[in-house]
Amino acid sequence: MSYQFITTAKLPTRHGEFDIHIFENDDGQEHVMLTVGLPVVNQTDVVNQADTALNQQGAAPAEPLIPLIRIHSECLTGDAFSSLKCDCGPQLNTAMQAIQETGCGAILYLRQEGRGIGLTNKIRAYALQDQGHDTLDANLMLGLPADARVYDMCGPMLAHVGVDSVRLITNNPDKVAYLTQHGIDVVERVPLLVGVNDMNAEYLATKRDRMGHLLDKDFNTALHLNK
Ligand SMILES: Nc1nc2c(ncn2[C@@H]2O[C@H](COP(=O)(O)OP(=O)(O)OP(=O)(O)O)[C@@H](O)[C@H]2O)c(=O)[nH]1
Ligand SMILES: [Zn+2]
Repeated sequence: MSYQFITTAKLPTRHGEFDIHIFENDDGQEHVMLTVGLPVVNQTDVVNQADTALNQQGAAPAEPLIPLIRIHSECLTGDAFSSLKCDCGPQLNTAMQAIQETGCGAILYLRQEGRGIGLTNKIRAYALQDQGHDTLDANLMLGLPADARVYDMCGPMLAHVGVDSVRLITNNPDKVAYLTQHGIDVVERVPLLVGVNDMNAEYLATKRDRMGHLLDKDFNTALHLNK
């Protein structure tokens, strides 16, 4: 699959102003990247993005700033409708805020709804969860993979802004492994635990216990975003 940059514009948000970039794959599926302090470069350019961002503010960096990156898969119910069944909405908002505060980073918003099974199937899986099945078994009972996502769009999207080393906001080891195996240096994994509630604690426990997510045994401690 190849990915093509299509267009960009400014996007003011309640967290601050981002540049929004649209990419499209061969099937016309759109992916979105929000950036701060990461000017577009030619892919062959070796400009140090962090230096550029700081120099624009008139400060000389003591050492290169590694961009803070969040790879976030689409969750219509959580991101747009404030669903309490997952942690997606709070994770997205916290990551946007943290990236604004560092002044150098990006959200890669991947259109892989429902861990890649699509919205309709995710809602079918929710119906099975209403009957007591967990998030992993519900996918399997539908004859679908537990996680059908791919991350091959991340390399071209990051290359568009000259990023080849990152501080990655995630609890999901698959994301770290994919980037590392594809030439992106994950210098730090930044854990993110926000938005835990009575309705999603079991979902998070399933991700921790059955899907390898790096969540502390006791959700209440330790793994909050360390900016
Ligand atoms: N199939 C299915 N998908 C879900 C369910 N709950 C949330 N999702 C999807 O799970 C995905 C979560 O994406 P992310 O937050 O980027 O990734 P993650 O694997 O949780 O890893 P983190 O980086 O630690 O947040 C989104 O695509 C959601 O739509 C569920 O019960 N079933
Ligand atoms: Zn969600």
